Amino acid sequence: MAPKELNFITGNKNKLAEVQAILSVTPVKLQNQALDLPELQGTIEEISIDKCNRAAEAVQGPVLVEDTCLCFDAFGELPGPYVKWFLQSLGVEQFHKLLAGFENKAAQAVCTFAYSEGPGHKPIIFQGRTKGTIVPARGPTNFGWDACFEYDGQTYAEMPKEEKNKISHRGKALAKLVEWLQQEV
Ligand SMILES: O=c1nc[nH]c2c1ncn2[C@H]1C[C@H](O)[C@@H](COP(=O)(O)OP(=O)(O)OP(=O)(O)O)O1
Ligand SMILES: [Mg+2]
Repeated sequence: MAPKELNFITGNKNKLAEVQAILSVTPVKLQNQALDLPELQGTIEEISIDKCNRAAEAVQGPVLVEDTCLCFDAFGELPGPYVKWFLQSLGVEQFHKLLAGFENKAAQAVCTFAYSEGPGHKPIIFQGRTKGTIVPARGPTNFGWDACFEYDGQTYAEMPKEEKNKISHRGKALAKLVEWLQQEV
């Protein structure tokens, strides 16, 4: 059964702001709890499902979680779910140097939402992907690797938020989530 309210478990304020903006034009009610959940190592789907199960256990109720990956074509999908730690160690200004030895700078931003009705229920997955290129940082550096991910001549960081949300990995994943919520009503 599709819910009328979603409890989005994330400690990332920028993610939350985008999700709130994208869902503001829908009837979906959004709540948030910031929990720092341990994240498994594995495939993108395994990580999201495990994160969702842990969140449902932690709050003992229905939850929505999201995991964002950045996959370099030249790296065979890595750093993928581990991008957070690469970004944290290198900083956004140095981030593009990861691909210095490669001609192929193509990357995919992958957003995976997982929804669970509660502990013991199987999570449902909604995924969105956007193809781009890794470039030296341009634009504000306040959200993750936004300044290094170029789409159609602009980095995510250079785009107005509405524009990013229309074409982003997160926007596409939320479109699938919203479609599911509407089908179930
Ligand atoms: O649209 C985005 N544009 C640029 N950077 C982004 C985006 N979305 C996530 N990010 C960054 C945050 C973190 O460095 C990594 C994902 O890690 P991820 O575990 O999904 O996020 P998190 O730990 O910050 O929040 P959460 O509490 O939901 O797990 O990529
Ligand atoms: Mg995380």
